[in-house]
Amino acid sequence: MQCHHYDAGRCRSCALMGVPYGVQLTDKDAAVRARLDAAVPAEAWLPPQASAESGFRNKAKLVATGTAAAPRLGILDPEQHPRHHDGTGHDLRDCGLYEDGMEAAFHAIAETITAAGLEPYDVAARTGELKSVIVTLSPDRELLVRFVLRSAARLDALRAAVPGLRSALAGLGTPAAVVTANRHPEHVALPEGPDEVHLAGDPTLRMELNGIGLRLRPQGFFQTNTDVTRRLYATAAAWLAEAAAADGTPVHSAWDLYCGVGGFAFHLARPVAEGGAGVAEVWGLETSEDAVAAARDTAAELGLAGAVRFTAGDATRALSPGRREPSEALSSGKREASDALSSGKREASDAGAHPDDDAAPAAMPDAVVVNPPRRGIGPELAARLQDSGVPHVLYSSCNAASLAKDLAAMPAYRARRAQVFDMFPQTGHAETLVLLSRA
Ligand SMILES: C[S@@+](CC[C@H](N)C(=O)[O-])C[C@H]1O[C@@H](n2cnc3c(N)ncnc32)[C@H](O)[C@@H]1O
Repeated sequence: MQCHHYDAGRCRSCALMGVPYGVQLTDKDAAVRARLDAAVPAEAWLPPQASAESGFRNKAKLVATGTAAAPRLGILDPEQHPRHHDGTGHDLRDCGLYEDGMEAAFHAIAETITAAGLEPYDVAARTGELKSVIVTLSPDRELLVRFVLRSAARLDALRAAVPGLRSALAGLGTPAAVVTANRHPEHVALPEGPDEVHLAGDPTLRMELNGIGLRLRPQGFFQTNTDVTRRLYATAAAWLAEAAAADGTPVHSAWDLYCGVGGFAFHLARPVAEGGAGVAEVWGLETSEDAVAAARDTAAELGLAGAVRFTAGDATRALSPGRREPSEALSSGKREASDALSSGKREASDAGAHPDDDAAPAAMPDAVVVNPPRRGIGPELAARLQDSGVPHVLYSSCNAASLAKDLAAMPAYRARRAQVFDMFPQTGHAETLVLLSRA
């Protein structure tokens, strides 16, 4: 892939731009294997899962610069520290990483910015209203469009411009399923603020993967490479089923820690939902209440509320030490609160909430999925898994360095399968999935 922004030095986000994709993939795979050399035997590795090298990103975070009349949507000038920023930035609407159709949508959004008189925020002067726009395209080609605003000053003007935006986007074949404004009054480097104002459409964007309609709320996390994510979730479910069959010990219950909107959880539970053999009881734990609420919506929609439950809380505190009860305890309805829930409780009042959603399972599960942020699961959760007696762990990691550290802290497990999923072409980053079973 070639990029004129990269060649001109305007954007350096893609460190591997210009390196042939086959070489990128081979190098990345070798680098991850080398990093995990001590924990993953050579025979456990499968060949890496490739991505399209361009047009793979479903999500754009575009910083607004310029003026309301002529907005630029892209990045701040990389030469300038944001605190000394003079309002200049580069327009990256034509970035080749975005999925087909997103660029046309960005142009329609720019016209809405002009129509609503949204002056881009100037970091140095602390003037202006629009900080960025965040756009996600679903596999059904519907959009979630978020305007990140400094204050509510231009909210009514934006609201008035939204019907025009929606009809323009519908005309382009990428209708806006959800339009919101995020209020971000703080002068800090975080990309968005805590308050989301719904402007039009549904509360969630439907992200259908492998026939499962996951629901994404504006502040929930979703993997940025839809096609590779589809394969990641399907592979995780397949490996666990294969391990259960090979060992002759069915996996009845699983926990999905750092579950987001429940991608792994629903893929594990789906065979049972379809009347086959599989994981009958799944519990997801996640700090984002938006993500948990969206996951509950999906569970209700799939008729799985009760069998697939979600709780808002801190995954590093899941797994009380030293307890291993039979998984039948889950299906017999025996549950008790554990310290997994000591933070981030939410009212079970959402449409999709099940009465037991806030209760942690009493029994240890037969398998745990962990998919943490770059920092990894850390020593506390690694130690708890090490001592837990849980037969299988599926670890999906976007950082081989923290993965290596975490695996070193869990010597009770041996890696049976491992594979690199290239979620992030043109960069040195990769997702790695490892299936671990008790040695
Ligand atoms: C890499 S994402 C994975 C999400 C999900 N598994 C998926 O496939 O989309 C990591 C998730 O962990 C959540 N998270 C971060 N720290 C957490 C913690 N201490 N406990 C629970 N969830 C956490 C984030 O909100 C985010 O949704």
